[in-house]
This record gives sequence, C-alpha cells and structure tokens, in this order.
Amino acid sequence: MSTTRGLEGVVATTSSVSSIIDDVLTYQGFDIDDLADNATFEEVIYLLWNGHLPKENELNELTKDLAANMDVPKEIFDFMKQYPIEKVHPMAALRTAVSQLGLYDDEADEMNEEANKRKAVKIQAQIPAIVTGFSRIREGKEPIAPKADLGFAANFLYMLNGEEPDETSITAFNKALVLHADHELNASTFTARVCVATLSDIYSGVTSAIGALKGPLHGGANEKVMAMLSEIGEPDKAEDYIKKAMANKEKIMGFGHRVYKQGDPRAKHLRDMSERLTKVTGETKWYDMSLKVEEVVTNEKGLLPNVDFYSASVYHSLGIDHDLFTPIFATSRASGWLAHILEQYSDNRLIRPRADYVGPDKQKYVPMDQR
Ligand SMILES: CC(=O)SCCNC(=O)CCNC(=O)[C@H](O)C(C)(C)COP(=O)(O)OP(=O)(O)OC[C@H]1O[C@@H](n2cnc3c(N)ncnc32)[C@H](O)[C@@H]1OP(=O)(O)O
Ligand SMILES: O=C([O-])CC(=O)C(=O)O
Repeated sequence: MSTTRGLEGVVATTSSVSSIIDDVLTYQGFDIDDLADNATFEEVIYLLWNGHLPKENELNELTKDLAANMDVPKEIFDFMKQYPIEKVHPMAALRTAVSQLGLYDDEADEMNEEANKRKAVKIQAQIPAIVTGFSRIREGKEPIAPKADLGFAANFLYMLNGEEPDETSITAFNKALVLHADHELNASTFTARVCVATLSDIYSGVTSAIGALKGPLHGGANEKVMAMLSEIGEPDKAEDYIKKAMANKEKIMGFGHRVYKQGDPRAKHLRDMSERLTKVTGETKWYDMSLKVEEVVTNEKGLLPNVDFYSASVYHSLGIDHDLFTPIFATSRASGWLAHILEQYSDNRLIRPRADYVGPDKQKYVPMDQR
C-alpha cells in the first residue's frame, strides 16, 4: 500500500461548496475577492447552504430565522458558570457548549433534510451567543441577549461588548467573517464530514470540527500569532526574533499552507484591514511589526502569510481578547462546516480509508509474570 503523509494531494470527495484552484478561492464559484468586497456574512451563509446568492426575500427569511434562533438555552450558561473558568480556553468552552446544545434540541437525532437545515440555522445562530456569553461570564458579567434588528457581525460585537459597534468595526468584522467562512477540505471540515458520514448527528459533526480547528496548526494559529507579536514587542525587534526562531527550527505561526503555493488570497484583505484599523486605533506598531515579520519570513524561507497571520492584528485592533480569535474563526467557519455536513448527508458514503501497517509482526501473547 502506498501512503501520502498527512493525505497531501489526496482528493477525498467531490464538493460544490468551495474550491481552491490555481491559488484562487471561490465559494460556489464566486471569487473570494469579490465576496470580501461586497457581501454580507448572511449572504455568504445563504450562498454556501443553497448554492446561489439570495434574493431579497430569501435573505430576509434567513436573517429572520437566525434572529429567531439566537437564544441559547439558559442551562448552557448556568453550566458555564460552574466551569473552572479561569482555566478554560474559550475553544474548549465552545466545543462543550455546542455538544450540549444537542441535548436541548428535541430533533437532534432526526435525520431528514428539513430537520438538518433547521438545526444548521440554530447552530449558526447560537454559536455567537455562546462565544460572547462565555467571554462575559468569565468577566463576572451576564450574557447579553442579541438584538433582532442588528446584522450578524454587529450582533456579535454588541453581545461581546454591550455597546452597539461603529460602522468601521462592523465592516471589518463582517469582512473577516466572509473571508473565514469556508475553505474546501481543510482539517476541521474533513473532520466534520468524517463524523457525519457515519450518519451521526449534526451537533456531533460541528463539535468534532471545533476540536480540529482548535489546534495551532489550523485555526488556533491566529491566537499564537498575536502571542508572537506581543513577545516581539516592537517592529525593530522583529528581524532578530524571527531569525532566531527559524535558526531554532521553530514554526512561525501564520505562515505556510498545505494547498497555496503562491500565497493565500485572503491574506491581502486582512493585511489591508490591519493597516487601516491600526491607523484608527493609533497602534500602527502591530501592522508595522507584522509587515516586518512577513518580509523576514518570506526572504529567509520563502513562506507566505496565511489567513491567520494578519487576522491577529485585525482582531486585536477591534479590541477583542486574544483567546477569542479562534472562536471567532469557528463562528464564521460553522457556515462552511454546516454546508459540507448537509452536502455529505445528501450523498453519503462512510469515509473509511486504510492504514499501511508498519508495526511488529507475528507477536505471541506473553503471560504477565513472564514479561
Ligand atoms: C486556517 C489555517 O489552518 S491556515 C494554517 C495555520 N497554521 C499555521 O499558521 C501554523 C504554521 N504553519 C504550519 O505549521 C504549516 O505551514 C501548515 C501546517 C499550515 C502546513 O503544513 P504542511 O503542508 O504539512 O507543511 P509542513 O509542516 O510539512 O512544512 C513543510 C516544510 O516547510 C516548513 N514550514 C512550513 N510552515 C512553516 C512555518 N510556518 N514556519 C517555519 N517553517 C515552516 C516545515 O518546517 C517543513 O520544512 P522541512 O521540509 O525542512 O522539514
Ligand atoms: O485549508 C486549510 O488547510 C487551512 C485553511 O486555510 C483554512 O481552513 O481556512
């Protein structure tokens, strides 16, 4: 049997949700550059789930459905209050809470298209309330109920901070959500598809995807990028820091990609946003430092920034706690996971690859007292 480490280059399924061809990312055939400049996140959710951009009435319907399903069962927040909260990473809290959501949904195990679509709406609507609710509970505050008249991006920031956000923040946050929504067969999406291909339920699929996104080689990298920038401290310290890290064979978080060879098309949007937002906050050092890090890593190693690199300084500039960066990624990527889960159910076959056995051979059981 021949193997490919990390399944590199293996085509594991067909999909019409998103594509990466010659370094161009599309959602349902729409170039990400086009969507990033023009679409709301709600439009992207609709597009990923239905295959076409919504007409006005279709978008209104989805927006109404999301607003009607944003309230999280009280038991979930009550349980959060019992977590050893100062030790709990928000991604672990999100993973636990999404799993728990399934307990309070009477149709959690109902396996038909309509029920699965209803559950997709509930999960997409409730994740922002869970992420922001956790953030408030650990600050000793009560979660804030969403406002039905705010859009998805604005509601997230409102529930996080308790104040309606300004237009600059809403536009930036919306664009970040659009850029993170889907990405072909990335590790967390693959995880979701493997899970539901056993005909397990949609809550299990999203819970397992959250677990996969949490890792620092995947979505967890954005938080690590900010930790690295904070450690560097000033732009003129970036070169030494990066050269030392590379000499020690450390991975530089936010660089490299399994699929893109000429660069991640999402990074330029986030770079621009980082430049603009750091000017607004007056903390341009985060952008300057990021640029310097990019210059050194690219010159020394030929590695280019991925989506996680500039999203760090973007979220920081929006005043967001660093350990919420990956849950925000999950808030957006849930739309992609759910699209892939629905696609998997619609034409399912168990996903079960093989392993090339390289362990010992012809072993004989040895009784305990003879080992
Ligand atoms: C949303 C996302 O998931 S985007 C990715 C987020 N993750 C990160 O930013 C973490 C840092 N990046 C990485 O670890 C990798 O580039 C990955 C995980 C994204 C891709 O991994 P792979 O395709 O498996 O590449 P792999 O890890 O085998 O790297 C190939 C070579 O490039 C080097 N390399 C790759 N990325 C980096 C990096 N960020 N810093 C330093 N060296 C790197 C590896 O050390 C390896 O070198 P070697 O051949 O001398 O051993
Ligand atoms: O596709 C990948 O391997 C990782 C990635 O960039 C994403 O999930 O957005």
